Amino acid sequence: MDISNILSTLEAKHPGEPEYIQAVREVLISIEDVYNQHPEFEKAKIIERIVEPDRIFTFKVPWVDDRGGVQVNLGFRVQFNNAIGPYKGGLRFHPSVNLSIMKFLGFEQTFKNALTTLPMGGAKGGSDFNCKGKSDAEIMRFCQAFMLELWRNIGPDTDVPAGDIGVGAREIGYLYGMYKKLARENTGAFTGKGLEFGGSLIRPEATGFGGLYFVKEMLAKKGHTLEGKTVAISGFGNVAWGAALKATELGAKVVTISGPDGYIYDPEGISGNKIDHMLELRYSGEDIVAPYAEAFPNAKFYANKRPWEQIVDIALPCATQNELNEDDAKTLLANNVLCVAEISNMGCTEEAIKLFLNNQILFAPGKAVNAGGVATSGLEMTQNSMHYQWSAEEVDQKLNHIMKSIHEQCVTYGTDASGYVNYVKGANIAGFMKVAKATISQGII
Ligand SMILES: NC(=O)c1ccc[n+]([C@@H]2O[C@H](COP(=O)([O-])OP(=O)(O)OC[C@H]3O[C@@H](n4cnc5c(N)ncnc54)[C@H](O)[C@@H]3O)[C@@H](O)[C@H]2O)c1
Repeated sequence: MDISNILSTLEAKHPGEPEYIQAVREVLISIEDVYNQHPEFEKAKIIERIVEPDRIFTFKVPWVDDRGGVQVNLGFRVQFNNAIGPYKGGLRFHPSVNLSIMKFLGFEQTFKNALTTLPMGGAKGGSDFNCKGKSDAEIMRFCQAFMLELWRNIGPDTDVPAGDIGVGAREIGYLYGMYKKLARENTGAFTGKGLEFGGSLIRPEATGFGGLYFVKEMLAKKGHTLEGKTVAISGFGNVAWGAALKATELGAKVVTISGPDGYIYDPEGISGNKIDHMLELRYSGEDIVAPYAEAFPNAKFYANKRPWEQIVDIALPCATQNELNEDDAKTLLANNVLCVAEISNMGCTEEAIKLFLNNQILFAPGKAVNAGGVATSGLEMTQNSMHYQWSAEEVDQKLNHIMKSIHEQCVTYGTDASGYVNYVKGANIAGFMKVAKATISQGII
């Protein structure tokens, strides 16, 4: 495999898509050795077929704001790969959303979903809609306008969207409500639904919970536990919330959360009613974390800074892509960080990851660590098709089992001769092998 040739061809075909190219490069570097041992992959042009999405929908979303003004946003759905199951992946509403970000997320989702052991293909979608400062009525009108266009292209056995940044339980409710009205069916065409209408218990917490189950496995392999460890979390959204809850439950102390305005350091630990306060901040729609320090005066707010400058045992990016860079990695390493696990997608830059791997610390990528979210979405799909609901304990147990299995796959494919587990390589190879084999079995389509 000639990686630089593949990447330069891709860059020429898709100029101005750096996140997508970054995601493809990372996977190709990891799988190169394994790929070269399988001439049948090259013969079937597996790489060329896997790096391009199956299809992309882009559409305009016109809607009316509370003042009667007409607004126009862009909508996307990238159906990346359905070799192993229906397209599956979240919707992101954020001003930074563009085609490159949608494609990088859809590409990553394909391998992540393969790792979950469940039959799900990869997709991603969203809009450059800015939720910040919007009224509830505006959010509803936007979601309805978005779905008016998207509904024809999704369905319980074709493509099943879910939430992501800016799309939580409220937005899923509005999106699914409109879908149901237009499609005249009440099927599990969305996951992350409310508990009253087909949602799965534990789904809201699943990404953060699963992330911590994975971290627990990583630590156990080195003879550590979460008990008494200090944890830096970024973000204060859905994922950060679930991660903070489970980290605290497993005996660790979460000392930071963050937002686009800066970060909070709370030496007493962010637990109990403080975690509830995070939720309130998120639902305020203001997207700032500073008010936490007013509510809890022992905490300190650091404006325009990132939490990675604090001395902690474990760092968990939970906000957005490339939120931990090379300088942050150097600081964490200088402070003897034990484990860094991305719960956000592409939380660390390529340079930061290189540093973590070269220093052989425990580091794991988002596609393995945060796969518990989509895995539980898969469990929601199963419950919907059975017209049944499992108890929270049943779902949590299945989630824990899936995270252990993902960890085992990473160890199997990522352990080098010295015994160091390169989780990036392990996750990429395990996900790739499954998608590649399924693609070959189904012929040239
Ligand atoms: N929700 C899920 O089930 C799920 C599953 C897998 C992966 N993820 C990933 O986890 C991450 C967080 O998702 P979420 O569902 O918690 O979203 P969310 O909207 O609930 O929270 C996002 C958080 O990130 C912060 N943030 C966003 N952009 C930022 C920026 N530029 N600088 C600083 N902070 C910023 C926001 O303030 C917010 O606290 C994303 O990378 C998402 O793709 C989410």
